[in-house]
Amino acid sequence: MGEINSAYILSTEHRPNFSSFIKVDKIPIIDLSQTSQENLISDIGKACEEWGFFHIINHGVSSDLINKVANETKKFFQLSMEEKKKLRRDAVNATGYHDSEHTNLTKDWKEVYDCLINEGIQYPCTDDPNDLELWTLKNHWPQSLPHFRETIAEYGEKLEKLSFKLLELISLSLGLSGDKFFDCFENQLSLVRLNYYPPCPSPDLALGIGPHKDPCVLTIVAQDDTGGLQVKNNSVGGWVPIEPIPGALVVNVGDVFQVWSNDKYDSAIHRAVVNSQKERYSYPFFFFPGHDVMVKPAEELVSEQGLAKYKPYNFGKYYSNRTRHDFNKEKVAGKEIHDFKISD
Ligand SMILES: O=C(O)CCC(=O)C(=O)O
Ligand SMILES: [Fe+2]
Repeated sequence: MGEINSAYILSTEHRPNFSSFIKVDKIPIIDLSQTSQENLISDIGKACEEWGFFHIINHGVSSDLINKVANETKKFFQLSMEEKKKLRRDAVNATGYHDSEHTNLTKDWKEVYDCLINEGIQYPCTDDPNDLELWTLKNHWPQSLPHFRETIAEYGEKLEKLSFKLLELISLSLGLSGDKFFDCFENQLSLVRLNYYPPCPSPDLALGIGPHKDPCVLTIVAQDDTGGLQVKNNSVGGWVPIEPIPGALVVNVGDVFQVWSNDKYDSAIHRAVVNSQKERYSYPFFFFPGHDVMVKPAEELVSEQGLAKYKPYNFGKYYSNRTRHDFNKEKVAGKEIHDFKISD
């Protein structure tokens, strides 16, 4: 076992136990090209209900584009630390390079690069409800990689389109109209993230990213063939690896959909383990609403179920609180959707 910096070392109960992973072949694979729209909607609804995670195939994002993203990502993370740090994230602009992300106050074994698909979008300066001032957000582009920007922008554009398709299908699976939430994306804060997980000498002591739920509406992830992403599933009793399938993308339900669905769908807890042999790359797209959106359970589902399970929250204020405190590595209230839960 090698030596790693103590900032990465998890407390005993949070360490991944490699002998306890539960291999199942049940993570649903949804073929988006299937002819029956009815079957497609019902398969997606079942996958959201049972796992909150599924693979998609025939999704329309070419392997050629994903290979180009992979090449640019590799080149990006190979830049000198001096160059990467010039593109560093700060407390306001949660975009750019970052190598000290923490989940649950322990450092993640990874480097990341984030960029907004809509550069110039606005976002609250603070989480104070009385402070109405907005920042204009910008990306940090590496000047020394001539094809990086256009490649990542093209990837963002394709995944945004696919996200709208999934949004429509998931809404229909809840019995809502397909375009029910489309307006929420006028000022969308959606992000492309590039994740680089270097080989780790002690993969049993650290995690690439610790257990978390995604705060967005939904996430789509392209991953390389290394493996490491896992979902927690209580009905099978533990951590289930999401094995990479060549050409497939992974989709997971985010916190906003959990609230919109009034808990019919769960934003599943997931994490990424690392290994001592091989680096891993993944390329998530986080589909976020605009800062001005009030997130609350869909009224159709509230009337059906007889009660709303969440208090409404302003997405921009919530996200600003979360980003600032994550940056400062502070644990505070109002960072998780359970903080808005109405106890039943
Ligand atoms: O690396 C992955 O496969 C997923 C990473 C992830 O969960 C995240 O960045 O939120
Ligand atoms: Fe995630």
